[in-house]
Order: sequence, then structure tokens, then C-alpha cells
Amino acid sequence: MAKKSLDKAKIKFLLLEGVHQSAVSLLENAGYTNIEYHKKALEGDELLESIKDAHFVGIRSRTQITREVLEAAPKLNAIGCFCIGTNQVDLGAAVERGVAVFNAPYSNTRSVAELVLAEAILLLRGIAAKNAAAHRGEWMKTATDSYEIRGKKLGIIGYGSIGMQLSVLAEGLGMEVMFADTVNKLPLGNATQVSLSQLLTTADIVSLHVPETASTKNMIGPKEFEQMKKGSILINASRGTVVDIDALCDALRERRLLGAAIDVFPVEPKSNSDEFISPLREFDNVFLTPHIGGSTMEAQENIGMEVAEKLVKYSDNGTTVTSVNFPEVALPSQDGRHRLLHVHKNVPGVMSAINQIFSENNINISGQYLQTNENVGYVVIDVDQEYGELAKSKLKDVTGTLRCRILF
Ligand SMILES: NC(=O)C1=CN([C@@H]2O[C@H](COP(=O)(O)OP(=O)(O)OC[C@H]3O[C@@H](n4cnc5c(N)ncnc54)[C@H](O)[C@@H]3O)[C@@H](O)[C@H]2O)C=CC1
Ligand SMILES: O=C(O)CCC(=O)C(=O)O
Repeated sequence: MAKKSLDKAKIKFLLLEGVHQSAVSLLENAGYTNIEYHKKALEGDELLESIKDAHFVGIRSRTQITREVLEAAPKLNAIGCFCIGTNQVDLGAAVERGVAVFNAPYSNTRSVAELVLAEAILLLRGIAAKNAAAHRGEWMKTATDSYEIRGKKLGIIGYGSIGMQLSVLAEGLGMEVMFADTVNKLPLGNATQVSLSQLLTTADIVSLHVPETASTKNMIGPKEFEQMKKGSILINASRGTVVDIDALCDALRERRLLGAAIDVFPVEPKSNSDEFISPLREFDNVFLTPHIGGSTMEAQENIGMEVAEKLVKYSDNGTTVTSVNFPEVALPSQDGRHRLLHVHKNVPGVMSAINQIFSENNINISGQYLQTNENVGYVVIDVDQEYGELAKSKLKDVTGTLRCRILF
């Protein structure tokens, strides 16, 4: 009898950072019972030890999957980011090793948009400072520097999934919305696209919704705070690297800003038992939240199912739809066949070497799917069961091979 590929019970899923139990249930229902579950992020030797025999890993925003971590994980097939951002993963190093990365691009967007809007309303009323004062026994009953949100100008930097939802919700409250984005975007409702400096000089509330990239690092620094309207508000629920925190402190000390709401920080505590250290702690008029923009029960449950399902599909039949670093292939099931999944460098000669193996060994191909991106090629080949192992043993030696798997 032909040897089968790895038993599902032997396929190890390492789930970190307390990803929602919906992910565990979905994996178990799909037959994957070898699940190592941790409530916190792992780092250093602890992470290397747990990931060394993992076939799949699930993380949120804290766990750093660096090149070194990937090198310590020879069996890893895919990484599931149970969140939107994928900046915590070295995507280049992952693709070089044929490791696919998935995320949940939409499931928590509404949660972030709602939090931002709530913070905007509360900051315009000075609630952060009034609340802090009341906890100390002070009574700050005043209308000074207290405003309605209706008619105010909201400037959204990064008009993607979150920025666009925020735009629609804000217009519903009677706000005037403008946005800045590196890409020309179709505005929703009455929003208008403007330059970054136009936005900074006119918005009453500036909200950041960009990814962490080289171009967004410290994109709001001393020069940008200078440009912002006196008495305006800054909200950052994107990534901590986007705002220069010292410059923000200066703007707050000089009372150029009415307040701020910051959910993400350049350095965040590794776990809930670690101290949160930030110069922003001194300011009563700043909402400080522990990176919970997307942390609602609804979002986490949906993310758990969405990302776990993507990992299961990749494990079960090779489908890579919506992967952030891999060529996307939607595959039917391989009933009655063996399926070979071959990830290779996207260089000339690899596909002809692969096809030669099949013709030289008289292996009939019953289905073939190929997709490439700039860096890698991903070819999926279905063959009769008796040829699966032979084909795999030859395919894994093709020059340029990054990873080769067999499914049955
Ligand atoms: N605080 C939290 O818990 C959460 C934070 N996030 C963060 O929010 C970010 C945005 O999320 P989405 O809206 O879903 O992303 P998205 O990818 O849909 O939109 C990002 C937008 O930013 C634009 N952009 C990129 N670089 C820019 C630049 N230099 N200047 C202006 N615009 C630029 C892009 O063109 C795009 O339109 C995520 O990358 C993630 O880091 C996401 C979810 C939860
Ligand atoms: O919920 C998390 O851990 C991270 C949320 C986030 O920042 C994201 O989705 O990019």
C-alpha cells in the first residue's frame, strides 16, 4: 500500500497570545488535535523550543517571527496572524523558506472604527482629563474646551478598510471627513482626498490608520505636530512606530493638542503582568489603551474562525487564497488522488525541470495549478495514488525547491 502523508494527529499547531477558542474548535472539528495553546506571547528560547516541531503557528501582534525564529522551525508550513497587521513577521524570510502567511484583513475593522469614534467624542468633551480628576476627588464641571462632534473636521490618514469604515460612521454623526493616502482612493460619502499637510492644517481630529512600513515610521513627528491646528486631537490605533512619542509629549506639554488617544506603542508590554512604561502616562488628557482596538468578543471570535479556516484549507488541500506573501491558488479537493505541493524560487528552468520528472517517469498528471509572484512559484500537481511518493522524492531535489509537501 502506498505510504500516506502525515497523520493529522501528528500535525502540530502552536497557538499563541490567547487566540480565540473558536480557532481551537475549528481545528479540532477539522481533525487537528495536536494543538499547543499558550495565553501569552512567547519569545527567546521558549519560542524556539515550542516552534521547532510546529507545522503551523498562530500569533497576534506581539510574537515576533524573525528570520532566526523561522530558521529554528524547519517543519513550519504556514503562519496565521490572528489580526490585520503582519509587520511582526519577517515576510521576506518566510517566503524564502516557502512558509505561507495568512491574516484576517477585515474581522476587527469595525471594532477599531467604533473605538476611534468613541474616543474622538470623549476627547472633544475633555472626558479623559475630567474622569482622571474625578478619580482623585476633583470636580471639573466646566464647558471650557468642550465641544460637540457635529460639524467637526475629521482627517483620516490611511483610507483602507478601517479608515473607510470610520469615514462612513463619522459622516453619520455630521462630521466633515477628509483623508490622505499614498494611493488615489474612491471617497465614500462626501469625504475628500487631500494632501497630508492639507489634512494636518485643517483637521480638528487626526486619526491614523496606516500599516507599519518604512514610509510610515515616525510619519507624525515635530514637523507634523507644528502643522496641526491648535486645539486639535491625535488618535493612533495603527502601529506604535507611526508617531514620534517624544514629539507628541512636547505638543501636549505646550498645549497645542487638546488631547490624544493612543492604543499602540513603540514598545508594548509582553504580557498583561508586565508594567506599561511610557512618558505619556503623565497626561490626564490622553486615553492610553493596551492595544485593544480590535479586541472585542465579536472580532476575536470571527478572527479565530477566519484564520484557522485558512490554515486548515492550506493544510488539507493547499489552498492559499488571501495569503499575504504567497501566490494565491483556490483548489478543489483531491479526492482519490495524491496532491503534490511544490513551492520554488520563481526563476527560469524550475517548471521545465518539474515537467521533465513527470514525462521521464511516465506519471500521468490529472490536475495542475500554477501561480507565481515576484519571488516564488507555487505549483500543485494531482497524480494517481501509486505515483505520489515517487513524484515527491524527485520533486524535492529540483534546483530552486523551497518546500515540497504531499497530500492524500
Ligand atoms: N489597534 C489595533 O488593535 C489594530 C490596529 N490595526 C492597524 O491598522 C492598520 C490599518 O488597517 P487597515 O485599514 O485594515 O489596513 P489597509 O491596508 O486596508 O489600509 C491601509 C491604508 O494605508 C495606506 N497607506 C499606506 N502607507 C501610507 C502612507 N505612508 N501614507 C498614507 N497612507 C498610507 C494604504 O494605501 C491603505 O489605503 C493595520 O495595518 C494595523 O497595523 C489593525 C487592526 C487592529
Ligand atoms: O488583537 C491583536 O492582538 C492585534 C490587533 C492588531 O493590531 C491588528 O489586527 O493588526
